Amino acid sequence: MGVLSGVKIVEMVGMGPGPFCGMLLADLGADVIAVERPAEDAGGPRPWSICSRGKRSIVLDMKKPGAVDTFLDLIDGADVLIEGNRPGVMERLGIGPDVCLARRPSLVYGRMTGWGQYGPLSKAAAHDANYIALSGALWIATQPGQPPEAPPTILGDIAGGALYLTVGILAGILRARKDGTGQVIDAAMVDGSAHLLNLLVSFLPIEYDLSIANTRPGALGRHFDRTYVCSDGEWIVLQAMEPQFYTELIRRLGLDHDGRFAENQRQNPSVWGPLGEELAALFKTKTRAEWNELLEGTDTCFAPVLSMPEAAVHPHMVARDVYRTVDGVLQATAAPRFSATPSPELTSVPALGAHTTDILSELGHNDDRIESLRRSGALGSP
Ligand SMILES: CC(=O)SCCNC(=O)CCNC(=O)[C@H](O)C(C)(C)COP(=O)(O)OP(=O)(O)OC[C@H]1O[C@@H](n2cnc3c(N)ncnc32)[C@H](O)[C@@H]1OP(=O)(O)O
Repeated sequence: MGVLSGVKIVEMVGMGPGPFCGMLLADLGADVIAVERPAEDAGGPRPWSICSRGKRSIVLDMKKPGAVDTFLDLIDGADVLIEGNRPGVMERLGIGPDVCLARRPSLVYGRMTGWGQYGPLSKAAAHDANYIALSGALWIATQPGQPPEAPPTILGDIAGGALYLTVGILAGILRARKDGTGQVIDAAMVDGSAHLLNLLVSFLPIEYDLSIANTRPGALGRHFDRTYVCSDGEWIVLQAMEPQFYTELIRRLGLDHDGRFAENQRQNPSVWGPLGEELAALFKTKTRAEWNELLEGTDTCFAPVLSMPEAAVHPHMVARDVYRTVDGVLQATAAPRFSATPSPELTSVPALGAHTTDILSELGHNDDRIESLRRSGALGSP
């Protein structure tokens, strides 16, 4: 079931974006086998992870006898490998691209890192915020007088990382199915998060000079393109950037007779600060629900700023079935939507190694071989 039904993916479970990419592909119906480290190596029992949903879990300690051979048996039947280790780790384990592609020439070998497979920083430890700082994306996410801050993981790990790896994998599968060509995909968060800036940069020459230090898009403080706090301490956001939407916003706020808010003043940076202060005072006079009542669903480019639990019960999100609670954990359902091949229903996250024996049997391992792997410790502690 699902548009990727029949696509076989082996995921060497790492941190963050790799597992997210695996989840996305499993959401779309791919058969994703998660190769996990034994619990004792991975620092104790695996935390509950939404990113494991829809996958099958096998434990393989790659440093124990027999594990590499078993891993390569998995690769023999795979369309895709996902890994997110530091560059060089897979090669040291004996399962680098040369070995895997020699074994399976059509394999799409997806490598997820922050800095990329090469470059002076490629071997250094880092996380999401470090990568987006270097790419220029964090600089963009700065409000006037505030420290640079982006929502954790969303811009680097996911948008700049996992989603670009996913696109690369899908493109790689298309190519492999055309003529059998497999290849390595080097998906780096520095590349992806820089690429994400292209839309914004294409707007910028109208209003900004990127060469000017401290000129940040967020620092513009346009009164029609920012957040405001309401009387109950909750927030709303406006982004009424086009003349017709700006005019509608000002009309609905009852300010259309005040020439200072006139549409022809919209592109005048000298009024943005003072008008923003006036709107800030205005929005503090009603609750978020009251502003919602007035503005939601109109052409004013308005939305309330919701927490995840609030978003889950918003009528629009409910109508689209965006959030579900599975095993007591609120999580977003699969995206995007397919008309002919809907994504599989969400299921419980498998226990660590829950499918180890089934997967080994599918590979043709007989009981003796499975027992020998168990004795060597390759399958983790019993
Ligand atoms: C919130 C976020 O930002 S998540 C994004 C974090 N960044 C990335 O994912 C970028 C790419 N990854 C990395 O740079 C690194 O993996 C880091 C910095 C995240 C973590 O660094 P480390 O914990 O030192 O892990 P690293 O990838 O170097 O090595 C993993 C080790 O686990 C071992 N390992 C991995 N899977 C297995 C397995 N199934 N069985 C046995 N050993 C395993 C590897 O062999 C390696 O051991 P080695 O160092 O002896 O060669």
